[in-house]
Amino acid sequence: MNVQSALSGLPFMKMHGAGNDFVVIDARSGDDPVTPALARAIGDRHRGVGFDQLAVIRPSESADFTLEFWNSDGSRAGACGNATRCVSDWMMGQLGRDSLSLTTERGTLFARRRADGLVSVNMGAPILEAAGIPVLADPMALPIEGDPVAVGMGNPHCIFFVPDAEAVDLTGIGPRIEHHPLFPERTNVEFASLTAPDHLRMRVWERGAGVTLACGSGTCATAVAACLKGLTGRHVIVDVDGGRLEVDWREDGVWLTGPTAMVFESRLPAAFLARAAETP
Ligand SMILES: N[C@@H](CCC[C@H](N)C(=O)O)C(=O)O
Repeated sequence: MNVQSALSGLPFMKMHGAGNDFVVIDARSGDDPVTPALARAIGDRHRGVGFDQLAVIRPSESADFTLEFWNSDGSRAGACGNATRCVSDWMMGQLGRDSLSLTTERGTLFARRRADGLVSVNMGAPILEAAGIPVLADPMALPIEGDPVAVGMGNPHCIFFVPDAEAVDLTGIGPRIEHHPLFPERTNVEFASLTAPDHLRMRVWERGAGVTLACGSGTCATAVAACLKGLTGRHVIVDVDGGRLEVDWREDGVWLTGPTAMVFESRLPAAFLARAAETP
């Protein structure tokens, strides 16, 4: 923590995209306070602010900014579609533009605001090879009960197609699949049902965060899996617990579109940061 943070606290923003909620720290000034312990402390819904993911904005030499993601258990994530949309929306407002580029662990991504106000991001091409996901079996024929499919979007996803996603015991099955030995880096877990042509209902157990109301990369992975299984075309509407998202799997990548919201801006006081620094 630098002197300014110690004196005045650490500024942050709270945002959400279809109920997937984020704390966002703008670290472009060079301040770099985030550690696994601080991420866990801020993510604590009782003693902290609470979030599904923490997104840290950093400077970029090749794009408008760089984003780094942390889960509420203090682990890092390579992709977060909804936080990318939320931060891009805010950044487009700051820059007075309707499109921008950013870099993440995946490389350069592009975001734009549509005429209807929804925000889209190109999440890049899906990763369909076992080593890239990573998963230790054929991604389209996993030896797991329920015949799930694995797809990577810069982070791993294991997708089950079920008759009724509403009826799935997310907290019972989710953690078992998250920690399944076939996924060496753990996995996000999605359950989806086809509710109409090119229309899915999806619920999610996120790696490092548990049940969330939406997951952008998971929505993209689910739409790609549905298309590969011949259940849908390449443009799919996905209803998640927190709202509606749209996926368009194009030649240039998988576009994710949906709502974004700024909730509030505040500061973490120095005493909170000091307590977090003392916590292992
Ligand atoms: N909510 C996110 C996904 C966040 C990362 C995930 N939990 C992981 O560990 O890979 C999204 O909108 O994509």
